[in-house]
Amino acid sequence: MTDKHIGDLPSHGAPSKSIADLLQKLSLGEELTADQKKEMKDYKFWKTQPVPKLDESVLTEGPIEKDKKVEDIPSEPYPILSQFEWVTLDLSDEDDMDQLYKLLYEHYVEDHDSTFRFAYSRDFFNWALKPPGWREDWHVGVRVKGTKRLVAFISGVPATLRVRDQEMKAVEINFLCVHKKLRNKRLTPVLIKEITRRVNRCGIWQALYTSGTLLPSPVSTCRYTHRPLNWEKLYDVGFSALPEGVTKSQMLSRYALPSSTKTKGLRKMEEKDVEDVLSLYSKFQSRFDMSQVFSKEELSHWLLGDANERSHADDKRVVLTYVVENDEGRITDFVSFYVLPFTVIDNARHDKLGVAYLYYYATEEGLDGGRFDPASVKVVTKRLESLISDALVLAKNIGMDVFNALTSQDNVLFLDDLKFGPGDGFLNYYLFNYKAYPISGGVVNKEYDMDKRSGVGVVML
Ligand SMILES: CCCCCCCCCCCCCC(=O)SCCNC(=O)CCNC(=O)[C@H](O)C(C)(C)COP(=O)(O)OP(=O)(O)OC[C@H]1O[C@@H](n2cnc3c(N)ncnc32)[C@H](O)[C@@H]1OP(=O)(O)O
Repeated sequence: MTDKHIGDLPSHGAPSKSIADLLQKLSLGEELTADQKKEMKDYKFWKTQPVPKLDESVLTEGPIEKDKKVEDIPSEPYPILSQFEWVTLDLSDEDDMDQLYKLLYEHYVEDHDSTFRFAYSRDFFNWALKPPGWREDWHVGVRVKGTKRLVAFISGVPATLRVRDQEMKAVEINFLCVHKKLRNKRLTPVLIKEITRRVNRCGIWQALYTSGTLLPSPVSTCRYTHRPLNWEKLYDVGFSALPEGVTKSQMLSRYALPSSTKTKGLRKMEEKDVEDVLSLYSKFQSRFDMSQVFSKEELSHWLLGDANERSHADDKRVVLTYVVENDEGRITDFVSFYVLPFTVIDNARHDKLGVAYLYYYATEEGLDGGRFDPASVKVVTKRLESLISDALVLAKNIGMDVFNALTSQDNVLFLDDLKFGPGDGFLNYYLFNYKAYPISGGVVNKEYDMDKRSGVGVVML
């Protein structure tokens, strides 16, 4: 790694190398060294796909393959080696759900020393994989024929994307995973071709996906940042070290948070708020180059979850959303985060670590002056600082130990002030079968890009 200690901020006493490492793994972020960088010709699979070449300068935006027709897409699954078979997972079936859980639990994160694992839950999968319009045949698995054991998975969910002024029906691809024993056997291209076929059969030709791995060719790259909420616990489990010359109590006071929120009128979002939140969301997101266009049903799903999710106590939820209602009863702001804890293995004191991820937010304050008007920037910054610091308090109060955010949306406006430390991990955003001019990821030369900020509005799980 070129900049191995980028996650250390000894001068601030911010996250140590080990927590940066941990969180990088959690986010699947990856930093490439020069000798890891492949050339386009070496991407044996990706060079055959409708994606921009590495370093290609995009001259016009739009689809790469334009004239594809559903009737030309094979109706039969893509051929697979004879010892394997395709399976469509039925997530309402306990067995299928357990197999997916097990595959991702054991194989999704590269964890060489087995100290932690994603603690995925049924609720998380139901939220992430069953938004309005979801299709079972986009939950694609590969099984060993003989044993019926699930050894690979890829999923897609429907989404309407906007890239600058173009809206498109698309899918978001996620949870690609191949069993560790079957790595480097070219199963990934087969999974991607099969899900492409299944999506194309529905007349959808574009996709959005993210990865820490460098592939041809990112439309944007954001950086991960991490805000310790419970520094002592992170320290206890060995993920956070004490920077030289700093005492434990200095670290504790650095990351101390008030016990209650301070924004007047802040409350949990309810179904009755959906319309107001949608209009605020849409207005706020229109400022970004790439965002997801939500219907009311989609917004309700992504911010409130399904009926089962809504019945849970706060500390059992996978997504939490809060609104600010002013004295006239108008919704002026909202903020949300989702929760994906992980299991700590072989630690005497703790077996779970709570990890929250900043999700969508918006404020109506400072929106009218334009995104880069200095006076408006000041107003938005101030408002977001108090909104997001309330989110930190809320997350801490339901047992979260660390709060992650990317440099996307308007996050760089508040990251430093709210004591998020930059991590080692970077996340690349990719569009399939669509060329777009580069979109700012909120970082230049690894530093926060305070001038351009990020054009990425969409948040991928
Ligand atoms: C219109 C509809 C379109 C729908 C499809 C849109 C595209 C969706 C694309 C998928 C979006 C997924 C979004 C997420 O979920 S990103 C999360 C990915 N998952 C993990 O990191 C979990 C742990 N890792 C694994 O399970 C395996 O290492 C994976 C499965 C990642 C690779 O397994 P393995 O190491 O055994 O490799 P192989 O021998 O089978 O195959 C080698 C080929 O695969 C290319 N490769 C490696 N990693 C990735 C990657 N993350 N995205 C795309 N391609 C990747 C690689 O460059 C090479 O191609 P080429 O270099 O020769 O060209």
